[in-house]
Amino acid sequence: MAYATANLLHFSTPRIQFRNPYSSRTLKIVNLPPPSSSISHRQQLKLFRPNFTKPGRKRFHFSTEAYVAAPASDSNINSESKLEESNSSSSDTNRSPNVISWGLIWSLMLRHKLRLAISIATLIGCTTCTLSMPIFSGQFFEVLIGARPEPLWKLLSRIGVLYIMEPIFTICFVINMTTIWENVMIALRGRVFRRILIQKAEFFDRYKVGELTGLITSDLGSVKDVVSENTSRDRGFRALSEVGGTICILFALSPQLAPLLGLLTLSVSFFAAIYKRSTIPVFKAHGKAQASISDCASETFSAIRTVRSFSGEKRQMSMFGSQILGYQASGIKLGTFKSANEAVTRVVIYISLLALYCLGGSKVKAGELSVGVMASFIGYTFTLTFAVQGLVNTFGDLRATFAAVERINSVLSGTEIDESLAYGLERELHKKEGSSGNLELFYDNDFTEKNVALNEHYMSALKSSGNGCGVAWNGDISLEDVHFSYPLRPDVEVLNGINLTLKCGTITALVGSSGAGKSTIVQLLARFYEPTRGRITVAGEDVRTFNKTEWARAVSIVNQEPVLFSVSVGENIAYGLPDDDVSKEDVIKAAKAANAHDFIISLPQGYNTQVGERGGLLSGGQRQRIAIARALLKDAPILILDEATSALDTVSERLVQDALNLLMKGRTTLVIAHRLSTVQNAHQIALCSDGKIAELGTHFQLLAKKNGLYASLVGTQRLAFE
Ligand SMILES: Nc1ncnc2c1ncn2[C@@H]1O[C@H](COP(=O)(O)OP(=O)(O)OP(=O)(O)O)[C@@H](O)[C@H]1O
Repeated sequence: MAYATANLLHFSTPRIQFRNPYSSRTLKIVNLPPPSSSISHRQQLKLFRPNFTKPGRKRFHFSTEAYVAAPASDSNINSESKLEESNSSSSDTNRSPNVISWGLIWSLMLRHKLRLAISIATLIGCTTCTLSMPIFSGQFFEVLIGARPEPLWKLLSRIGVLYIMEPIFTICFVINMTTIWENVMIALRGRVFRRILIQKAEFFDRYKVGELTGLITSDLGSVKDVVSENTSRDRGFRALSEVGGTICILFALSPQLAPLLGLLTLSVSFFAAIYKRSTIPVFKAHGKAQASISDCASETFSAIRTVRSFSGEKRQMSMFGSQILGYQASGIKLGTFKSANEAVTRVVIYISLLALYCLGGSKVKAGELSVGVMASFIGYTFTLTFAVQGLVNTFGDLRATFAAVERINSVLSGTEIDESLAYGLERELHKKEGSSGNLELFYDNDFTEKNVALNEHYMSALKSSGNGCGVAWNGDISLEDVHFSYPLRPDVEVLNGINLTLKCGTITALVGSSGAGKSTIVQLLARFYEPTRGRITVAGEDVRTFNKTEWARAVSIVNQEPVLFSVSVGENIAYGLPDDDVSKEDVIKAAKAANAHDFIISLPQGYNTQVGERGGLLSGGQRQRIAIARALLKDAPILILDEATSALDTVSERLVQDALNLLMKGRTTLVIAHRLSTVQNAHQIALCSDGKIAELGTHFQLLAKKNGLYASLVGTQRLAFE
């Protein structure tokens, strides 16, 4: 683990302004003072921590990078704060730009100029072959009736060449278009995933997991389909070029008959346009109904034990039933619209064909038109018929794609990006440049190319305030007059003026009744949210001067329900350092320190045993110890234990408590516990009530307070125990 020591930090303190390329908001960083330069305390503390080396061996390395989502908020920061946010713009201008735009898609396509050129050339080639066929059909009839003095074999050999060239051009066109589009899609998927990752925490409060995964799977899926389903004959660009080419040829062959077919095309387009307008809401409703099905299913399966324990299967079935009925209804509505359009298109085309037979036939009879041209006309009518129908289908696909892009943009542009996380991540990605091909998919080229100067400006401002981890090893953490309301409930002030100092290397316990705001304080310390007023400092530095990826390294959280990934035990422990190649020895060392090694080696595949979804194949105590091993490996200076042992039985609790005692050594620790017996030995106990720290002191100091809240809580718990 690399640490930047505080005395190596360089501090430039001018007032700096920068613009966030994702929003029009202007941010200012002002007067950044230097943090403490001492490193001696941290060096002492290192003696108590397991020494995890960082060898190059690649044992438990995640191929996909994952990041702690630690979003910021649009906080109003008090006048003493070093970081000011000047948000002069209206709320509308704070919206982040569309994640997918047609300009972006075009620029992504332009990265494949050669393939594009080949696609255009082969499209012209296959369209020319297709459009030449009716002319040759006409000539064929003229040769047969002797109206054309040309040997039949010569004509047939030219037709043969057309028949060979057309599939060759088609193959080249389809292969190149598919390759280009797959490349565009991978870039879009990377951008959408990245944009979701860097949203603020309230975004994840607002949207359900199913809705977000739906953006990446079904919505981006229909963007993909618009090309992959439209490269065949009579669809997409081929249909478009055939319609255009056919109309030109018809006018060249017979200016009298051509307007009839023009009318036909116009009629079809008119009906297609009406169809397009009327079905946009139907498409949207269908997409929404699909998302709620997957939402309902994933919620049911992820809470299967709760469902079972309440015999909730019938209720879940009824909920799922109503979702699929809704989906079925919208699907039928959609199908009705589609079929009505098909029928209308066909009727319009048949009427036009009939008119052509009558008019063209009479002209041939009157000697104004040759049989060959009439035969060609009939051929072109069919070409046009299929091409126009194909175009209508393509319009349908395009409409679904527009709806999908609109849905993606409306979800991802309506909210604000967590700037601090976004910049930190950008920096990390570029540090990792070259080390992993996968990460290149997530580079934001707009960001790096157009905004590189501003971006660097911002980053240098952040860098000047130092390394969050290094500073946190040496300094106290202070919450100074912290006020906070959750963004989704701005009217309810959960914290109103919290003042609390967590002394470096000591244990602070946070107790209080349910709903008092304890977990909210944890969320602020982890910077999942930022205070709406007041500030949190480390060694006197406002934590907002560290980018969030940096800050995430400084804080470890072990809570009651640790989340494990559905990979092996070893990989879960190695996730403590997700960006590093962690050796198996280090993983084992961490597991031993967390009292987890013995149970891990008794598992069927030891460290390679899969833990199941969210660690469901392990017991609560085992999951807890793996989480502790992961935190030990992370080796962060700030440790938060949020009811870490409350769900365990006595034996597990002892094992976990021993591991926690080791983990807490030398770290600035905040322990939240309802069972007051577990926090008696803390260096200080803070009692949180109504969003404030009502009492602060050691266990005995607080007990000694007459009519004290802590003393009465202890009394109540003792009574409950007796
Ligand atoms: N994401 C959220 N959005 C809106 N309100 C929230 C959110 N999370 C918590 N709250 C509200 O904030 C208040 C404080 O909650 P918090 O979880 O901090 O309490 P707590 O002291 O940790 O309670 P407990 O001991 O029961 O865990 C509660 O009224 C809760 O309803």
